[in-house]
Amino acid sequence: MNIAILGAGAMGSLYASYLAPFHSVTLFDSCAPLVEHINAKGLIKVNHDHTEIPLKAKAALSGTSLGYQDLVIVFVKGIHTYEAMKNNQSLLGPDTIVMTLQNGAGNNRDIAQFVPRERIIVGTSSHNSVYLETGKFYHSGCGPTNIGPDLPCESSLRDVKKAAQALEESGLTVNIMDNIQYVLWQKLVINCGINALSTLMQCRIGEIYTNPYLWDLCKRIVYECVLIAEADGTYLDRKEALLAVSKVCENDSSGFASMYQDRQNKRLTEIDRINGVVANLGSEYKIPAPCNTMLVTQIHAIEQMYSRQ
Ligand SMILES: NC(=O)C1=CN([C@@H]2O[C@H](COP(=O)(O)OP(=O)(O)OC[C@H]3O[C@@H](n4cnc5c(N)ncnc54)[C@H](OP(=O)(O)O)[C@@H]3O)[C@@H](O)[C@H]2O)C=CC1
Ligand SMILES: CC(C)(CO)C(=O)C(=O)O
Repeated sequence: MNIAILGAGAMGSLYASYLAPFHSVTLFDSCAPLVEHINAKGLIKVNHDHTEIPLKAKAALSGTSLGYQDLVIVFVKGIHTYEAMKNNQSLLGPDTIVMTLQNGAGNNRDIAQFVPRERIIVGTSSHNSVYLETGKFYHSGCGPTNIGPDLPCESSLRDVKKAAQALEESGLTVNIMDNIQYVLWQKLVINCGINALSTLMQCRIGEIYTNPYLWDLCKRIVYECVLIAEADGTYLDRKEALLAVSKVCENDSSGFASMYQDRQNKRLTEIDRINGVVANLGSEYKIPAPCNTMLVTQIHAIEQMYSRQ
């Protein structure tokens, strides 16, 4: 398959490391020195046991015309989805499938401005990847990629199977989910519970669970999310939701949440698409969401301070 990955950061590089040996993969990024580095030196994947695996990879500057792709995987941060899709429209032919495994809500809507919804695959990735330096990333947590159609129909289900096969051939574990909206909510709750808190505390993912004070805060955030998810039409059992968060904390314990990596690099975060979405739905459904609302304000305050740190 011809596969384009938009965003050559932590996750784009990780998925390229699986896919590139089996498919024709190009990483598209807006950072010219990163593109040059990948083309000249490839990528380095650091495993859990600290072994370093060098990998060959191909990269292109975002906006480069490389012809229609079979599959485009979007791995930019949510705040850049619209711009990345707009700049790379030349990759989208009449049969191109676009898949988002990004966190947060709203990426499918941005993508749908450029591709019919029937050709959009939505999903979640249970991997954790930490960007260490140009072209080098730490694969701190492994897990399945869960996918489903954005708009279920005969052709979209065929596309989901095609994409799943391409990923599975490359060694990724893929689950095709009937209840993808439930899965997306479950991941949103996990991100609400972990990302902002670990960004504020500047801690590794595992500490959210092992520090009793952080775990108490995390519980309050998750319980708010569960009530709001139910009001929005998706029932999540609160004990199961919390268990899912604790499992991620254990699985990715030595890693850093993507939002904390944004703070470390003084980049704007996805807070409005994660806790912000829950806080807004809370006001819409008249369900109080003080913890999620507070996190949104705190993370924005940190973003404001980047220029003076
Ligand atoms: N890291 C993780 O463990 C996980 C992350 N996710 C999700 O995956 C998505 C990607 O995260 P992650 O890989 O960590 O993010 P990164 O910030 O590491 O990577 C994103 C890359 O996209 C680049 N970029 C920005 N704008 C554009 C554009 N218009 N065109 C092409 N490239 C662009 C960025 O460049 P620049 O830095 O110059 O802006 C950066 O190199 C997010 O939604 C995240 O929440 C999901 C599961 C786990
Ligand atoms: C679940 C978690 C925290 C693990 O990678 C994640 O999705 C992120 O870092 O954004």
